[in-house]
Amino acid sequence: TRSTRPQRMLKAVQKNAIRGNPESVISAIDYFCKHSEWAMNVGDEKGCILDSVVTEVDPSTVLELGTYCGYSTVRIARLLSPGTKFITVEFNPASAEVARKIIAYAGLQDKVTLVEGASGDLIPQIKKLYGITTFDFIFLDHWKDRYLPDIKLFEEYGLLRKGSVLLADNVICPGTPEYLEYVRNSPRYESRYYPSHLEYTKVEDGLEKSLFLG
Ligand SMILES: Cc1ncnc2c1ncn2[C@@H]1O[C@H](/C=C/CNC(=O)c2cc(-c3ccc(F)cc3)cc(O)c2O)[C@@H](O)[C@H]1O
Ligand SMILES: [Mg+2]
Repeated sequence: TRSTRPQRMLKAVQKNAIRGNPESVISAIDYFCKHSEWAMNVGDEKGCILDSVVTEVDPSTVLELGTYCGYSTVRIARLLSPGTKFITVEFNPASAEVARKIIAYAGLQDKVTLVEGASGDLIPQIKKLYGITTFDFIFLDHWKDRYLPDIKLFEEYGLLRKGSVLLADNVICPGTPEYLEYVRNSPRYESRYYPSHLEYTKVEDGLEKSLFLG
C-alpha cells in the first residue's frame, strides 16, 4: 500500500540527516517540506521564534499538544536543560510511531515522553500519571478548535502557575479565533503576537505567546 506523508518524511530524515544530530534532522525535514512535500510542521521561520521563547523561558516542565511527526518536539527538546520533564501528546498512532522514530533518530528519546491519546483525556490525569504539578511552558499545535477547551482544562486542573508561558501556533492560519479572543481579553493572561508566515509559504501566520498571571 502507498506510504503516508509522515512515513516519507521519516525516510527523508533517515536518508539525509545524521543520527544523533538534531540540527540535521530539523534541516532534513525543512528541506523535504520545501522541495518534496509541504507538511504542517511549525517550520523554520516560526521555529526560530519557538526556539527563542523556549530559550528565554528555560523551562523545567514542558507540554506539547499535537506531536504530529515530532519536528517541533525535536526543536524544543534540543534546547532543554538536563532533567527537564517534557511531555508531548499525539492521538494518531501512525503519527506517534513516526514521531518516536524521528525523535530517536535525533538522539532525544531520553528527553521526551510521547503520550498517545487525546489531550482532553490526558490533561486531567497528568498530575497523577507524571507527578507534574505545573507547566512552565506549553506549545499548542493540535486541532485548532481544541486550543480553547484545553487552556480551560489547564486552569481547571491547576496546571498553570504565575509565569507559565503558553505559545500557540497558527493563530492566523488556519486560525484560532476563540482562543485568541480568550487570551487577549482575559485579565489572567498577558498576550503578545509574533507575526510570521505559514510554514514554507509566504502566507501570513503567527504565534501568540500568553503569560499566565496567576
Ligand atoms: C485533541 C488532540 N489530542 C492529541 N493529538 C491531537 C489532538 N488534535 C490533533 N492532534 C494531533 O496533532 C496533529 C494535528 C495538528 C493540527 N494542525 C493543523 O491542522 C495545522 C494546519 C495547518 C494548515 C495551514 C494551511 C493549510 F492550507 C493547511 C493546513 C498548519 C499548521 O501549522 C497546523 O498545525 C495531528 O498529528 C493530530 O493527530
Ligand atoms: Mg501548526
